[in-house]
Amino acid sequence: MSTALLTVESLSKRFRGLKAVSNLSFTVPEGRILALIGPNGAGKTTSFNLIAGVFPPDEGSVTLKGTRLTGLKPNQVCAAGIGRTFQIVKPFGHLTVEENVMVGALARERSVEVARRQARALLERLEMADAAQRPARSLTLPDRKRLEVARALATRPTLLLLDEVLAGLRPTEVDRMVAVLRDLNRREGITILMIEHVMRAVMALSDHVVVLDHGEKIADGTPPEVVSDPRVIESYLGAEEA
Ligand SMILES: Nc1ncnc2c1ncn2[C@@H]1O[C@H](COP(=O)(O)OP(=O)(O)OP(=O)(O)O)[C@@H](O)[C@H]1O
Repeated sequence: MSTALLTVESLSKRFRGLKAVSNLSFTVPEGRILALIGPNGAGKTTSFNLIAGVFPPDEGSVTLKGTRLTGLKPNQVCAAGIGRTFQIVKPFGHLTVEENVMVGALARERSVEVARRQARALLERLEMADAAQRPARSLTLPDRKRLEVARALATRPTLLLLDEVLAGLRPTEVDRMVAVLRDLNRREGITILMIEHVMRAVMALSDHVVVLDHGEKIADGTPPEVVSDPRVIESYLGAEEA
């Protein structure tokens, strides 16, 4: 049995005339991994932004463990327990890798030394300790992606939102990141909501998948259920293979 950690209810967002997200509802059970998939422009990142408080929804609500988040600012959503990564990775390039992670830790921690220790432990965890003193701008793409995850984790989230952290990685790097995410989920109980196009990883990691198309939810089920759903094949998977 699992209780809902995140509940998204009837969320809608329009940009001028365009319905980016339309009447979207789903729940993320505590301790689980849920993937949000769908073609480009389906409304996935907009959904993340609505959850993370980047902009308010036109309609609907977001609650985390029963606490209503709708209308809160991003820093307040972070304080409530949601950490996120961005699709376009944007570390503070002039700061070191360790300092970048400290920025996340200082969202909760006043002591710089404690924040530094937390950052080091996280970098160790993500197998990036060797790069700790390098400027973030010198990192390769896979390392930047891992730094994004470390920065988000440093805010000590109960729910981690991952926006395409596997995009652009080679298969071996994907496998490495999948192992890290699985470990965070299984060993530390971090609940994960991830936007992902790499279907191999979606199949390997997620307990549940929500499929969006044109802002609407078109399927919601286990990975095997959604990949055999004719609507999903037609709108997304078929197109991906083409
Ligand atoms: N700030 C904005 N202003 C106007 N239109 C926007 C804005 N953000 C997103 N849109 C539009 O809303 C729709 C949904 O975009 P969104 O980025 O949420 O899709 P997505 O599923 O994340 O796509 P991708 O897989 O390409 O990242 C698109 O048509 C997009 O052009």
